[in-house]
Amino acid sequence: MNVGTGAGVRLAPARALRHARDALGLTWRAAPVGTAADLGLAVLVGLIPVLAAWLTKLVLDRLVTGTGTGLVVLGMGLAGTAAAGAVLPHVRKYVEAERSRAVARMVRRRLYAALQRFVGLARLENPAFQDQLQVAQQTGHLGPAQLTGNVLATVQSVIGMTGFIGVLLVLNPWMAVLVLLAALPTLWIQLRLNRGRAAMLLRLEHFQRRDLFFSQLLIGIPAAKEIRLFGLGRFFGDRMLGELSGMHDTEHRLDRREMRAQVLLGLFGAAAAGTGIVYTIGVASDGRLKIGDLALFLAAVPGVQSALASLVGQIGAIHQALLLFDHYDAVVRAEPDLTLPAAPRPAPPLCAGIELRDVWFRYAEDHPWVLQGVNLHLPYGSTTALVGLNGAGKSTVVKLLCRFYDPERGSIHWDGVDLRDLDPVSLRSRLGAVFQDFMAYDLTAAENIAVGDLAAIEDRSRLRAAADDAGIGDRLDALPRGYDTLLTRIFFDHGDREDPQTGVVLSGGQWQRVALARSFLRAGCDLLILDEPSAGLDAEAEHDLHRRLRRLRQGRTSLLISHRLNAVREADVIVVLDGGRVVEQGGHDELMTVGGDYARLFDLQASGYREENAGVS
Ligand SMILES: Nc1ncnc2c1ncn2[C@@H]1O[C@H](COP(=O)(O)OP(=O)(O)OP(=O)(O)O)[C@@H](O)[C@H]1O
Repeated sequence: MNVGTGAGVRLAPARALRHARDALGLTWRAAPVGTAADLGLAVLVGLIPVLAAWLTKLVLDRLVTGTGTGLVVLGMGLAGTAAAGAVLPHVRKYVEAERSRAVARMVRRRLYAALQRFVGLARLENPAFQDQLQVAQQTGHLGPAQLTGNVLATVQSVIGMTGFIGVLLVLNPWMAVLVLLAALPTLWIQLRLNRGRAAMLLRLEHFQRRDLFFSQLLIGIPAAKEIRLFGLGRFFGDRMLGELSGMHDTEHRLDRREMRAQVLLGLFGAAAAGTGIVYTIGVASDGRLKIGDLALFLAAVPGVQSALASLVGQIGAIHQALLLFDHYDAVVRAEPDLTLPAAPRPAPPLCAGIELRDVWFRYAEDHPWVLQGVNLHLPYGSTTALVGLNGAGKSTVVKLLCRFYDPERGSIHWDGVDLRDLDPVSLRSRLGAVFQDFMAYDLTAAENIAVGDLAAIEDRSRLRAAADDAGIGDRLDALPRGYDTLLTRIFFDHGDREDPQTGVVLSGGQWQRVALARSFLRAGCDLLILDEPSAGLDAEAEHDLHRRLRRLRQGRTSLLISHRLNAVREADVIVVLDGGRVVEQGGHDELMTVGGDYARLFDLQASGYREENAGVS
């Protein structure tokens, strides 16, 4: 498998060592028994060829010299090594697969636990971090598993190689030198090839991510409508194939280079080995070498060469595994994205209200200011409406209230305490919200509501009450499997196996009500934020929703955002944002009397309705 990395082809030795220690430690913790068993098997598998060659030598020597004693035992020993050689690699494969699965689970657990530390959104919205996260998510488990596998394979190769060289040293040191010399070109060429492969992985990264993007676009549901309507299939298909061709061209060039090098290497190795063999046969024919020694030499030459080639291959693979682990490590060790105090205070129940004091905010240093000195008071027990044109900064205020980001200047206070001093988890437990871009989860109806408060996941009566409050209870009751019906046609669960058609797709407005039900599960929360809660609702439903909201939120603090000004006219305070600044605030009648932006927009919408009515009558 080709894996893109972004770490560069070189890792500083200290960093590489730290990664190696961490990755091996992680493997050990994930599967101690499997790793120990694999190590034992690697040693055995490495010894088998040496043992077989040595036993063969003994058999041949005894046959030639006519001393037949112990031949049966040696024969049985040879049969035993053959059997072990046939069986052990399969056992290793199984142990290795088990270990890789255990490592994959632990790596995944650690990665997602690390993500929980990013309590804000800024880090996730950073494209470079997203790249790193994608690679870590796709390949994080490969690093430790691959590294451990390579280290064990290295142990196996080293044992095989030193075994053969040791045996040759005992017989004839010159033979050992000859075998090593014949293997040196292999070492040199393989190291060069490793470097080329690591560099290629970096070049492939660009193609791979874009290839994935286009293929997901073509098979996914989100873009399916536009692709069909605008006839984009060919356009995106060509782009995807372009990326794939780019990837294949890069691989092709390296494969060709590798093939040439390997052929040369093979020829050189054969020539060197052949020279050694001819020389050894000459020495043996002079009677200075026994026939068994000759056999041992003939086994040792390819044995050392292949062990060395495998060793160098493993070193390259270890390098690659460490590069992969670098991404995973960067994500797992990344600092929290919001500065948290050493001892954050739990958010107390809201008593006085929330206040934004001279809040300035932009999404990044090179972005324009989105909020410019916003002062805003959300008094306890009242409903505040936030209105303004597209891009005025309304949803940004919501995100700051949830502390997904911190203001760059100024501060936000919860009963006088800066949000930065509060524990974000405790703060969020006091908030209820429906976001403009709420999620439609491919889960059951019950689960889709329960995500608003997981404590209610088994409490059907609470889920039903929330659904009824959001005006979607009857619709959910009527689903094929009631609240257990999947709200998707993408998956089906075990209960649906007999009839996989029972998943249901809701309409946009119905989804909006499900999202509202989620927030109604937290009806008692200290601050309810509704960002365009009625955008997908018909006029009757919208009127009904606002009636319910008034009842549910009586005496509680709410922030309501809507472009339909008629829906917010009954709010206690209406705040008009323009270009990130508060330009007007007051009650509906007051703002209409002032005759500013709010009055102009309200009249514009009202005249639209009047014209429609006139057209109809
Ligand atoms: N995650 C983000 N990263 C960078 N810029 C952003 C991000 N979210 C919003 N913006 C920018 O901030 C500005 C204000 O956006 P915001 O969503 O707060 O406006 P809004 O008043 O809610 O608009 P709308 O009525 O269209 O929902 C816009 O110019 C937008 O491009």
